[in-house]
Amino acid sequence: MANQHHHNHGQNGQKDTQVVVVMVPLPAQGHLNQLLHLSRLITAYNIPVHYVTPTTHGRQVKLRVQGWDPLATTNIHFHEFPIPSFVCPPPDPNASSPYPSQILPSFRASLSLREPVGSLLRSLSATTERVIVIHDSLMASVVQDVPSIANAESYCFLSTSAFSTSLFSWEATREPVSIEPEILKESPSFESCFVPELLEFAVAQDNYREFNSGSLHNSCRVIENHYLDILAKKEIIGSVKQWVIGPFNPVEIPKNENSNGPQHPCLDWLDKQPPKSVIFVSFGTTTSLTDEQTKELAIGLEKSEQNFIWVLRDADKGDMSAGEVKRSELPEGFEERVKGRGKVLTDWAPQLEILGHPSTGGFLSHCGWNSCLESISMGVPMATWPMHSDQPSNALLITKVLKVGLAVKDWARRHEIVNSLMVENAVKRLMVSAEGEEMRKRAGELGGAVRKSVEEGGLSRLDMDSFIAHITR
Ligand SMILES: O=c1ccn([C@@H]2O[C@H](COP(=O)(O)OP(=O)(O)O[C@H]3O[C@H](CO)[C@@H](O)[C@H](O)[C@H]3O)[C@@H](O)[C@H]2O)c(=O)[nH]1
Repeated sequence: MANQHHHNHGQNGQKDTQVVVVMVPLPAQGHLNQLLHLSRLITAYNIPVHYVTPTTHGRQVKLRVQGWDPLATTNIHFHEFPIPSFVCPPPDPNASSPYPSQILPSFRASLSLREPVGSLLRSLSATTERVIVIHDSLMASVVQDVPSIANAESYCFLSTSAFSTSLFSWEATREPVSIEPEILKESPSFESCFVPELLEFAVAQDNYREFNSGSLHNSCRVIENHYLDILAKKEIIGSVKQWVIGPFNPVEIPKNENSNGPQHPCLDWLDKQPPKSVIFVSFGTTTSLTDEQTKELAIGLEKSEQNFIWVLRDADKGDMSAGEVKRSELPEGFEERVKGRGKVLTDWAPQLEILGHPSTGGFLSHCGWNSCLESISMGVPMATWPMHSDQPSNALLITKVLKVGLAVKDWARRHEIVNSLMVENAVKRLMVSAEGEEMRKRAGELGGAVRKSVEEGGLSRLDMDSFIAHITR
């Protein structure tokens, strides 16, 4: 094979070590994105990466990634395999649970990747000295054939914060844990965050974790050292070794080097705004607001009189190639009234670039882990509005532990609509109050420390070096 890694130990004619990495992400944007960014970091060590997706998800993930161009990276090999057809309903903003249940059939269908992934691993193992598999914790059964391949080993990727994993694990066991009582008191209950179908899916995948040789975290000791230690000590993650090597996303975005063409018009607009004057509003890829909620948010943004970029999209469907879905209606005349100071985007927004732009001063977010890491690495404070899953605990990490954000609404009030006044107040507090200024300062400092941690000699980089040394040993 042309692209294999040759790591010459260089002593006494020892044999070269050839290592390849195979990535098996869960096919949902928030998960695909993280392992694609990690692929880039690994190829920087001159190790080829094979990145596996269902055919239905392959194209989007490459188009959507930001800060670098996966198509210009020769050492990442994309494998797209067909999976059985699955039902693909549109997201339902009025569903009883905000969890995006419409994507669950695609998760189940993706488990059939076991076969093509098995063949890929066997063919790589015949031509390579060692095959390293990195799989999402929710895709463990897909790589269950690893133990039958002598020169293959697998590592489990945890897609969310150690903080949130620690809280959920504490809830399950109620064992004494070194987390402050005030935090435990506010800890969101598992049952309020997840739907039973996802739980069932996750528990089934847990049965395949025993084959893992270690765990990888997209996190950073600067952000949540204490909670990473809790996971390691309690062996909640169920494996001997863990490496903390995030954030995976680029922390510096070279201007004008976006090889995907001219920059997004909203970045041109940002270029003309005063420093830190714009609040970015976005809810990731798994949230659809009801029409009523959309209206309250719009009025709140209008009344706040702050500059904003608002990404108004519905959640992804199970089949990402199935096209965009319907969007909610804005109040009449809204875009005209906020003209010049507010932008509403309905297509894919360049979130990482927006957060990295000097005119951006705040982020109203649902607190998906990608969004938290991106905001923290760019030094942007947050207004937290969690919707489901790990988001309520991530919001707690942002507001109560790191103190780089404030809550738009508390999880206890999750069933209530967020009215325009709550939006207006949160936006003003974050953007134009002394309290918000304080958070922006802290976020700036934390961002600086996080960016340092991925530079040479930094904590995350050292752990990354150590992981690479381990797999090429
Ligand atoms: O118009 C858009 C919309 C989203 N994004 C990006 O899409 C990703 C969204 O990821 P995230 O913020 O983690 O949110 P979700 O899409 O909701 O992610 C799911 O996966 C995460 C990782 O497990 C979990 O933390 C979340 O709770 C779960 O909903 C981020 O990289 C954003 O930058 C854009 O670039 N442009």
